[in-house]
Amino acid sequence: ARLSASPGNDVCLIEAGAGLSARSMPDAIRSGYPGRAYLDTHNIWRGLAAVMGVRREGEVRPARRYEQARILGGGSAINAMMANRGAPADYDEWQVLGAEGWHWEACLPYFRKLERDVDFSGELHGGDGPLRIARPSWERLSPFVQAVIRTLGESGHPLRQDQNGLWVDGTYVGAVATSEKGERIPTSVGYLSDSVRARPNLHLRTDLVADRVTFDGVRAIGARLRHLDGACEEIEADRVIVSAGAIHTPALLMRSGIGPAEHLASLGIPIVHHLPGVGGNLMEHPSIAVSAFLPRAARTAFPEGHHEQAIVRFSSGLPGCVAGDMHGAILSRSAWHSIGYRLGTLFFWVNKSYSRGRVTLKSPDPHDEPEVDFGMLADPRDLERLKRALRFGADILCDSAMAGYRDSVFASSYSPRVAAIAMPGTWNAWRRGALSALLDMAGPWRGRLIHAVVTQGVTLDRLLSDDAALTRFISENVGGTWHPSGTCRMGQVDDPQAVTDASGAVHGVEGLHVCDASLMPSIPCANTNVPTIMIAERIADMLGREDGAVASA
Ligand SMILES: Cc1cc2nc3c(=O)[nH]c(=O)nc-3n(C[C@H](O)[C@H](O)[C@H](O)COP(=O)(O)OP(=O)(O)OC[C@H]3O[C@@H](n4cnc5c(N)ncnc54)[C@H](O)[C@@H]3O)c2cc1C
Repeated sequence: ARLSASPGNDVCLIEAGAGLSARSMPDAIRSGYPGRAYLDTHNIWRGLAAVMGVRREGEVRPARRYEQARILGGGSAINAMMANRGAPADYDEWQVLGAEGWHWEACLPYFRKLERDVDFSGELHGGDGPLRIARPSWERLSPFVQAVIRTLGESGHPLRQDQNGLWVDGTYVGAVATSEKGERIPTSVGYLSDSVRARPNLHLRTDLVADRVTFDGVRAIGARLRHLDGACEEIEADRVIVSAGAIHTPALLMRSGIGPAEHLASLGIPIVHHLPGVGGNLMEHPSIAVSAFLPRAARTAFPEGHHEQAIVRFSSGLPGCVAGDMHGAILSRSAWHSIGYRLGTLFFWVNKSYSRGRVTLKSPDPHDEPEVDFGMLADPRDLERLKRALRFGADILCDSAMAGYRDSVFASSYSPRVAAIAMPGTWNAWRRGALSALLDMAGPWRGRLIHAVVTQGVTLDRLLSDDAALTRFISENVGGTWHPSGTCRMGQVDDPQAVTDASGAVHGVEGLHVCDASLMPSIPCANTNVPTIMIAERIADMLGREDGAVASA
């Protein structure tokens, strides 16, 4: 949208997934409740899997399904719509890590440019960007969420106003990107409006997989594309911009001959330029949760409304960790189905994580998903902080102030089992319905039922009283937050792990840019959609000063 605003550019956008527009948006994507869109396998890369926890010596930890969008608009079309920026210090850190000119003062104008915040104005906020940002009113919050907010307030985490205001710890009603009607606004709608789509110099091409970037020597000259029926097509361009996300961008670069030479050679890929950092520095926010069965009176009155209604930002105080390094999302419901409706959750993640993983190729075939190993918890600070978060969550939900708003409390995570139960289907629907009815009726037996069926023998008491059991539980159940980032990070040309310069131009070649979450040198203390859009706004601005044809995957 931004690049085609300049008539001198001719922009071709290539997307592997289906097209999406305001008119064609299916209900599951449009809905203000976002918990269905990412389960629909039409919207995601079906074969993608990732290893979450650390592989200890000799241990084979299986990869599990990892949802990444495959649809026009990418993650913004399936994500949870939380809209926050992170700490100013996150962006100052990027400059320290070698991304020259990236610091908070330089990023703020682009955070303002992308948003239309309807609740707050002033020097921190924008009023006319494509992304409408709002917070639910107190009345829309579920009784459970309201009770958690009050309990947090009494425990030293006061309710504050603006999650995207001054960076301070506290509890916030969540900032969410939705339309006036409370519906999703993917970037393919907010940015690619009807008038933008009508531009003669913008060509949207969907259901086309970018196989590799083509080169003349070290100059990118276009891309080889694969149609769904396997047919190949080559397009030419003066400039190629890869925006395939932090998993698929490094994979595409490696297939194109840009990456660690030894790895590419082992797969028989001709090397265009040796860049050892491609696929490295893989970051995520490791997560764990504490859930509670909700008495009827604590359940949301707006089951089709947004569920991630509030957040708590807090500081672990662990040596070597920054302020506001922890995040807890306060969920009015925990999944789209009847069991999820009966569960409230505190979903914690390490907002400033220090573990790093890697993306590598399994083969040069674009239909083979890359190998993704997050190496989560490899840094002991990440494990320790998740342990503390689980204890904190248990304290809050078990607090006497929560009486009447929660029944049995238990540790939880988005495990492969939980994901499997959430899949649509008749057998699953029957099982979920039967269990929900049982849970409602179980009365004094509910705790035992949850213990037997939901947590499969893990009790909260055991985790809280036995540190080894807690460590094991978190190591085995740590999940992600769908915030992969950092795998083509910006940095100085003499930094062997840097992949691009500060404008996203790939080191060592010409005419090739990256523009997505891969560029982040370190992970911000925020969900990553708004920070990624900020990056895109800024890089579009940098590129907009140059003329020429542009191809963008
Ligand atoms: C389930 C889920 C929930 C999330 N919740 C939130 C949230 O609440 N708030 C938030 O801020 N962030 C959230 N995120 C994260 C956020 O959506 C991402 O940080 C953001 O979308 C990253 O943007 P990106 O451009 O880097 O990559 P993506 O959004 O992944 O876009 C990459 C696009 O490139 C396409 N592509 C990939 N490979 C190829 C290829 N070879 N050829 C052609 N096209 C290709 C993909 O199909 C995709 O459309 C969530 C993400 C997910 C998946």
